[in-house]
Amino acid sequence: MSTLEIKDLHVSVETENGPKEILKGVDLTVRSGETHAIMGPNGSGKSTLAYSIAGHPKYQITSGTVTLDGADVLAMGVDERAQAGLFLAMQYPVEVPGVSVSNFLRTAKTAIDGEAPKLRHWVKDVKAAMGRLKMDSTFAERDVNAGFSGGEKKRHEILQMELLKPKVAILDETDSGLDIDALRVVSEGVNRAKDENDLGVLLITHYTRILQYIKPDFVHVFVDGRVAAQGGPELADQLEAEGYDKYLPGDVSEPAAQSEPVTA
Ligand SMILES: Nc1ncnc2c1ncn2[C@@H]1O[C@H](COP(=O)(O)OP(=O)(O)OP(=O)(O)O)[C@@H](O)[C@H]1O
Repeated sequence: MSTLEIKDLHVSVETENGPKEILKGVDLTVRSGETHAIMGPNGSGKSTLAYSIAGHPKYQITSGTVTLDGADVLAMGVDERAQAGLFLAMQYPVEVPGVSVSNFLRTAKTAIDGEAPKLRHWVKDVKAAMGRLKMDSTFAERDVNAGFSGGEKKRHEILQMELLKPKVAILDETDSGLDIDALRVVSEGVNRAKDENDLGVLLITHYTRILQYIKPDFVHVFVDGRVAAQGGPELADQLEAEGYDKYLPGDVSEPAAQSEPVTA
């Protein structure tokens, strides 16, 4: 049983005019087996939260804490965060020309486990995972993300997640750019990791469609660097129908709902 706990997290970025606060006090707890969907308007800070947890140097943590099973995540390097069991599926996966997918995956697995996987088992595991994600085996010899389509890049993120077996995965708009079939296979990959490894999931999305495949236990509405409201899956449907207007700052006519989250 693992717990990722974010408490009163404040994060700034450096701009031409000095530091700008993006996250303004985020509280969120993700436990093994739970799926938390984060929805919110463009620019509200969802990716900032994802990158801050993963350790991107652009984001300065000005106060607050992030712990994984009690260990101080913010004191860890990026590689140590991955070794501790955190995984980020990026919104815009980067291309790494000159490094093949198979090399990348094996190097990452070795770094995370502290020892190289046995070659015969590893090759079998990679093949099986690629098959489940409907990725042609020729991808293994291609350079990481180089020339991949948007959807192929997202499948490659989930392939990493399946093989590296994290405790908590942050999926930053993994559904964006996926066709209908890809959305299904990617969602199946996430659900498999939940079933087999008791994965905790922080799922950042703009669309309710993926939530039909990956059922959220909690939905959080993210506005202006904070969780403005939280609830169960019904909150996603409400957002789809009504939009974010009532949660936006400046609208005092209807305060943000603060319904209790459903239990997992
Ligand atoms: N260097 C910077 N200078 C000024 N503002 C910045 C800088 N870097 C990030 N921001 C701002 O931080 C805010 C949060 O961005 P972030 O990408 O976290 O939002 P998001 O909720 O993930 O948006 P989207 O849904 O569009 O992906 C945005 O308004 C963005 O413009």
